[in-house]
Amino acid sequence: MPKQSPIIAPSILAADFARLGEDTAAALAAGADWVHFDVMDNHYVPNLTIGPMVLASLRKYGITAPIDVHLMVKPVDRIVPDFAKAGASLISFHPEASEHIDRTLGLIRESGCQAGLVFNPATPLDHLDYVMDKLDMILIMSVNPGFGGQKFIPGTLDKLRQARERIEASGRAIRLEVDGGVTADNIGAIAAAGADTFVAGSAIFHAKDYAAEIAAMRKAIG
Ligand SMILES: O=C(CO)[C@@H](O)[C@H](O)COP(=O)(O)O
Repeated sequence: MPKQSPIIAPSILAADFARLGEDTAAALAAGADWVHFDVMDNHYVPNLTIGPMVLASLRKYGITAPIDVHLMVKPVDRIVPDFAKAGASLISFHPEASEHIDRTLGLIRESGCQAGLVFNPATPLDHLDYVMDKLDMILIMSVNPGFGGQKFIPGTLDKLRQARERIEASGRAIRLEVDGGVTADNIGAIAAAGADTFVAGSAIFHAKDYAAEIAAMRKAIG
């Protein structure tokens, strides 16, 4: 299965929440492909962010690009239908946060969304063993979840290679996403390790020129 075309997904955690619609639209106009939507519950992770109502507002504002929802919440299942109704395209969750991983993946797909499983830096990939056929994306965290603006953990590169091998062996078109500390300086090495979907918050939203930053990332991906 050849690697899929690169996707750049700005994490709106680093956007200006007072003008979220405008800032999200600006990142897309600057060349981003998806919107990465970080949901934190002050329980599974020690931070509190945004939920389905904010996602619905982005859709109402006119954001039509795929919205990639990263759930850092526990429990997972009861919030899935609300995100699907609000307009999520893809919903990912952490195996530690779900009592029944297979059931949660089924619930996401039945709700009409694509499904992803997220791996923290110290979470082994073994959770993939019996669910590859139900996955549209694997998300490898390159920082511990909860906050933007952290430094990329270098050991992630090895984990990306291992995840890429599993995807190749499955023969399925599963995206391999990376999230945390991604910049134009390290994105080349991250792509070489096997990622095809790149989340970047601070690097894009804290840049003076979003388009220049995204272009630099695409150039480094090659
Ligand atoms: O999910 C998370 C953090 O938990 C990420 O999406 C970060 O928000 C990425 O931000 P940067 O490291 O790119 O600033």
